[in-house]
Amino acid sequence: MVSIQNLHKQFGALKVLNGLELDIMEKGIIAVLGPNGSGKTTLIKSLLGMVVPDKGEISIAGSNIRKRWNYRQEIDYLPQIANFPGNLKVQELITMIKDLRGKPAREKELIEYFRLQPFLDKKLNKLSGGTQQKVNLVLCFMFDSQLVILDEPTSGLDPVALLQLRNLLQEEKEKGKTILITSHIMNFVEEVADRIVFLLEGKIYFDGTVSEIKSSTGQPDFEHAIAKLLSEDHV
Ligand SMILES: Nc1ncnc2c1ncn2[C@@H]1O[C@H](COP(=O)(O)OP(=O)(O)OP(=O)(O)O)[C@@H](O)[C@H]1O
Repeated sequence: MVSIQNLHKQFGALKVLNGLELDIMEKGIIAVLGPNGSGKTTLIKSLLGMVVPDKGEISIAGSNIRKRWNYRQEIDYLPQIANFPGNLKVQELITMIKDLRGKPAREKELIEYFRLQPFLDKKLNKLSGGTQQKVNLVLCFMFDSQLVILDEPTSGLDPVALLQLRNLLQEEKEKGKTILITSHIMNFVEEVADRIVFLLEGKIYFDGTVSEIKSSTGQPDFEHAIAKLLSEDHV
């Protein structure tokens, strides 16, 4: 599904991605983790063609993405910060995104799932952060693509909404999708992720399951295992 070879990206003097290699051939949920500033969003944006790498190759669904933009029609994406005009109403935004994408959408089902009916006539700038994030999740999932990329989907969600998101991810995974997520909420990652890809110093520093991370660090608790990966004797 996704194949990345020798990816490099530098912003000024700052080397963010430094020869990163990653293959994602399986269905399921893959969590891209790493400390703040480790390049998770840069990696995701490179996959989406929103950041142009200095060097390296990216293939999605078997084809190189270089100078080929229509592949993005087949990816559902939730950005870390979605900046839509605040005076748009929720329904107007959904209709606008549907018109832009020009594909069949299943927004009704998702509006119901996140109980967003009472907010459809409200302007975005009148919504709470969590409700805005639920709207963003509807926008992301409504096109039902096989590859889904979620940059911090947990942001702003209360415990009930987190549970809804977890169950939605499970359902989407069972449909056979490949779902890439980033999150700083470790117990959420531990519950949903089939595979952890840990970024450090511009490369994949660890690639394996939650239980492999725990056993390789000798930590029974996932959060501590991640902290151990970052500790001096491991870096
Ligand atoms: N367009 C840009 N211009 C200059 N620097 C950038 C740009 N985009 C990202 N960076 C820098 O690259 C580094 C990696 O940023 P990135 O957003 O990819 O990290 P991240 O792992 O997603 O971080 P976080 O966990 O905080 O979201 C940061 O130091 C950031 O300031």
